[in-house]
Amino acid sequence: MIGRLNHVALAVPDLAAAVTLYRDTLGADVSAPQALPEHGVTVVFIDVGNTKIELLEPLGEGSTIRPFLEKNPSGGMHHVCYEVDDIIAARDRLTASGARVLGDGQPRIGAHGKPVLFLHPKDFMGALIELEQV
Ligand SMILES: CC[C@@H](C(=O)O)C(=O)SCCNC(=O)CCNC(=O)[C@H](O)C(C)(C)COP(=O)(O)OP(=O)(O)OC[C@H]1O[C@@H](n2cnc3c(N)ncnc32)[C@H](O)[C@@H]1OP(=O)(O)O
Ligand SMILES: [Co+2]
Repeated sequence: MIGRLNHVALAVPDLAAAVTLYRDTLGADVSAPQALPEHGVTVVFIDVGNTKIELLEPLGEGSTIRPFLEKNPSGGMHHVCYEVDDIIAARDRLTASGARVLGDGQPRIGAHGKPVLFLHPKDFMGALIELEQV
């Protein structure tokens, strides 16, 4: 059911500092920041050839990544995103197998303009999973 690794997301406390580190120290090509208030984050993407790195900074008081950064103040690996062909079929299959789909279970439009869903980290060995329909 899952396909390619679309991105690995890192939550960071200071996006500008993270961009400087990736661009100037690691020599990466970093996209312009994109504010996504409906997801409570500001993001940049870094194309590393075989996948992308997503850097996430909290946006707004209710941002879902604030509790993560409280537990990991210097930042850390937040989620992995796998591509799926049919996100509704994937959701229904996962729900039937007992996995918890986060939120109201309805896909939302993610940073790439495509539908995304999240799966509870406790159901996947401690790793938060995002699914993106491609
Ligand atoms: C930009 C759009 C999009 C894209 O297109 O790429 C994005 O990537 S948006 C990214 C941000 N959005 C989300 O993460 C949405 C889904 N996330 C959530 O709903 C919540 O973050 C969460 C996963 C339910 C966690 O919320 P929290 O308030 O921290 O809940 P709990 O305190 O109940 O945590 C339960 C348990 O899970 C541990 N945890 C939390 N986050 C992670 C994580 N990222 N990876 C692994 N584990 C995580 C948390 O520590 C708790 O564990 P215990 O302490 O052992 O109880
Ligand atoms: Co993501």
